[in-house]
Amino acid sequence: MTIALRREWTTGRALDPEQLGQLASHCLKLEVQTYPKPGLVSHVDDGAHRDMDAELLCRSADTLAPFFRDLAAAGAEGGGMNRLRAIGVAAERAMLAATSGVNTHRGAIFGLGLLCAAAGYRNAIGVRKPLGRLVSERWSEDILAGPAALRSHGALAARRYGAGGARTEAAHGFPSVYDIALPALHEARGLAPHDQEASRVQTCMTLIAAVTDTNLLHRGGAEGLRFAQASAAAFLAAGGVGSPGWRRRAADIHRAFIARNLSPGGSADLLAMTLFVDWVEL
Ligand SMILES: CC(C)(COP(=O)(O)OP(=O)(O)OC[C@H]1O[C@@H](n2cnc3c(N)ncnc32)[C@H](O)[C@@H]1O)[C@@H](O)C(=O)NCCC(=O)NCCS
Ligand SMILES: Nc1ncnc2c1ncn2[C@@H]1O[C@H](COP(=O)(O)OP(=O)(O)OP(=O)(O)O)[C@@H](O)[C@H]1O
Repeated sequence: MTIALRREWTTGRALDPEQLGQLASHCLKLEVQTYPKPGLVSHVDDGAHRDMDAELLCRSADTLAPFFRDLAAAGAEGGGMNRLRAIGVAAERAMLAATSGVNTHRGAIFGLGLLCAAAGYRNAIGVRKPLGRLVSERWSEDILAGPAALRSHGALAARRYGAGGARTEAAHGFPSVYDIALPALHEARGLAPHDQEASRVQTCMTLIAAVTDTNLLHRGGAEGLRFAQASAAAFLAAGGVGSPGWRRRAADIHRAFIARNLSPGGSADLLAMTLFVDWVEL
């Protein structure tokens, strides 16, 4: 399918909550419009997923824009975690209603939602601190102390493998975005200056190689996570998107993930968050 993406974003100025909501939704669609991403849904195919496709993910992204806007507005008004959580829970409910119960963006609502709140707050108080630092300074204690689901896939992975998952990532100010993905995105733009999709593939592979993704643990256990990380690391070691034939090699890895039913949903979320942060902080 072809995904209609908005192009009118301007960088280097404070976006208002409405624009931040639209931008967050746009970044979710850009993530979908990236192929090959191992095991994940894209505009080309459904990866290792039987219950969702690009159209459903884009519908979900459209549904979420007003909730991201409300999170940005709540951040601008100095809202605490209880207020953010209420909006996040309402967003999850709207997502499930729009997708007939499919978890299209649960992790993304959480991470991008907190970054939207931080962006609203940052504009309101007029500082230029990184959004991740603001998330951790303002909300990390409440993120870690908040009510945790007993039976979610992330909670099971945390108990079985000691993985921190989405909460730990957010509480620490998104180190995977700032220390791993943003440098990879910027370097990749040098490797493939005229191919934005290639720079997103490189960023996604860099994240998969480094992140302890609870989706991979849930679907493939410790061996699945190890296989995924080693495959992505081998792609990067061979030159990533800077070497000829990279599309074929990335597509081979995509097929190997599908054969093992592996899907790195956490890395997909972090890719969308990286695109958002890159835009807002430029
Ligand atoms: C923290 C959340 C994600 C629930 O965590 P839990 O571990 O129980 O969830 P679950 O396993 O279902 O989802 C985790 C999702 O995070 C993503 N993820 C997986 N691993 C990682 C990782 N290492 N880093 C970042 N994201 C990851 C994946 O998309 C995964 O599907 C969240 O849904 C939540 O608590 N929501 C309540 C509302 C709230 O507090 N909102 C805050 C403001 S938006
Ligand atoms: N392009 C994408 N393809 C697949 N997952 C994605 C994509 N983008 C983001 N995700 C994230 O992956 C998560 C969904 O992953 P998945 O369907 O594997 O998990 P699940 O619903 O917990 O479990 P399962 O489907 O294995 O029963 C969502 O929370 C979403 O945020």
